[in-house]
Amino acid sequence: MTRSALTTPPPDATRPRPLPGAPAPGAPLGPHYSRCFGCGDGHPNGLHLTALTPDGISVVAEFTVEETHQGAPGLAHGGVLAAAMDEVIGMSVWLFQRPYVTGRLETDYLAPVPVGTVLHMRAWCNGMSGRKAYLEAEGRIGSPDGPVAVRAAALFIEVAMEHFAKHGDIQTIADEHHEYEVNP
Ligand SMILES: CCCCCCCCCCCCCCCC(=O)SCCNC(=O)CCNC(=O)[C@H](O)C(C)(C)COP(=O)(O)OP(=O)(O)OC[C@H]1O[C@@H](n2cnc3c(N)ncnc32)[C@H](O)[C@@H]1OP(=O)(O)O
Repeated sequence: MTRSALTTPPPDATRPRPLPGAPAPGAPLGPHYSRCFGCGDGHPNGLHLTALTPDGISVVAEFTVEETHQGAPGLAHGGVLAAAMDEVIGMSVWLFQRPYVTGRLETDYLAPVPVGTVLHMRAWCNGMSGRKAYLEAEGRIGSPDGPVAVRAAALFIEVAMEHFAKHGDIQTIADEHHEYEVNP
């Protein structure tokens, strides 16, 4: 992965460990919000990522590239692939039971991704320091050990829950609050 200093953990960063109450290995991770573009099962034309955690500290997910995700004819749009990487990384940092938002996302595109591909994605945390989490993800074509098409490195910043109430839709947060308690 080609990454900048901003997404490289500092020497004093700590490695995350699974938290008590983390989803059981292999258990599916439900959407954190039903209308989320990345994972929401109620989004009419979102990415509909399906995910699980193998170990409580990383996430594997599948993204089926549909016609609505095209850039060039028959090929996934790079921005859509970046959104998928952002989402799977967001799912992985949510395992640490604190709210984070994307501060910076760097993406390498290594191979075109045709419509109809199932992109097998994996995201993990390379270190945490203060409010900052340093994360990485990859997307492989066709199978978990298929060729790597996309890699990403990210800096996520921890925020207070008030971030979502202040800048977002507080009524919807209240309506879906149970989701945040039981799902990553
Ligand atoms: C009840 C409701 C629940 C809802 C449940 C949600 C569940 C969780 C969703 C999971 C999956 C979502 C899907 C994927 C995740 C998204 O897509 S999140 C949406 C996209 N991201 C955003 O909207 C973030 C917009 N940016 C911001 O709000 C603010 O800039 C931030 C990131 C909160 C930082 O602002 P701040 O809190 O004022 O902090 P600030 O002092 O500026 O920065 C803190 C540190 O981070 C560094 N930093 C900040 N930004 C950057 C940057 N871009 N580059 C490098 N360094 C940076 C600063 O330099 C500073 O470093 P130090 O000086 O401490 O060394």
